[in-house]
Amino acid sequence: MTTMLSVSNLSKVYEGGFTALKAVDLDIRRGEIFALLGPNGAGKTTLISIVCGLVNASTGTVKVGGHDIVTDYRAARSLIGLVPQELTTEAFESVFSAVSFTRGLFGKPADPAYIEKVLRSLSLWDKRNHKIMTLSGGMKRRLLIAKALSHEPRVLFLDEPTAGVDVELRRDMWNLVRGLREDGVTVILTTHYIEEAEEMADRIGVITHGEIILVEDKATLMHKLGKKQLTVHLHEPIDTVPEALAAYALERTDDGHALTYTYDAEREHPGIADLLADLNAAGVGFKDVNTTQSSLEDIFVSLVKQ
Ligand SMILES: Nc1ncnc2c1ncn2[C@@H]1O[C@H](COP(=O)(O)OP(=O)(O)OP(=O)(O)O)[C@@H](O)[C@H]1O
Repeated sequence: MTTMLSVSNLSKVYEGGFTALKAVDLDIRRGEIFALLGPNGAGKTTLISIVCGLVNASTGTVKVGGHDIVTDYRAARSLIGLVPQELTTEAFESVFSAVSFTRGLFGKPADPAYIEKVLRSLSLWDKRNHKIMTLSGGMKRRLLIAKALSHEPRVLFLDEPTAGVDVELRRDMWNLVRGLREDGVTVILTTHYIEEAEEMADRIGVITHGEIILVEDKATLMHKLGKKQLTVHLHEPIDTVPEALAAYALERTDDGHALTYTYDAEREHPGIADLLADLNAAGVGFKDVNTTQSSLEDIFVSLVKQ
């Protein structure tokens, strides 16, 4: 495993004294899709902005592909593509020339065939001669990605890539990101949409109040923290859970028509057979049962609450 991005002891105190990052350590592997998940104001954009050279760190170091982002700025920056949340400039420029121009800013020679490939992959080829100001919001988002890819970066940052985009663009983005990974590009996305992390990421980092509280393989995370729930639908509603069933810590639904039993899916004997037998013994008749597994969202909410 090679490390593509190495963040060490990174802190940011904004003017005015607000601490947005607190001694963050983070290593991102080459070719992985890493989702940085956190609530509003957690410090995600600050972290990305420091790595991309838009904000100065207060302490700590960042290396991209082995290049320090301060002492070896050009080499580090040329490896990075950033898809920001909003497009700000170039209203009168055409799509094709804006993307070609961005490539030039990184000192790369013109490569119209590559720009064409990028525009086609983002369904922007038909719009290549249109002025940016005439594009729809969704197309502007596509353009932001095209610009970020213009210089063939090896690390792509997507800051809240699908906030407010339609289903089609979201699907296109996910396909594009998967394609980039196949080409060995490292992708780091920030999101507060759990669904996005669940769908896309190989690994997940959770950040809150400027601290990374967890970094884990997605599969391991869901495996380790995933709880299962068994819901027992009753023949007759009950007012209270019988004392004999106290050990199961059952929760009664508001209308008393169902009982929920939460258990660890990893335990060999979650006690379901015992529970059903004990329900029978306590005279609680049931007509159906079903199980559900906690989603990444449940896991995230419980982590951030802690
Ligand atoms: N220039 C600044 N000066 C002072 N405080 C700032 C500045 N930029 C950001 N902050 C504060 O730093 C904290 C982290 O902001 P940041 O934008 O990094 O969070 P985020 O995780 O990206 O949030 P969101 O999901 O809302 O984009 C916030 O409390 C924010 O108000």
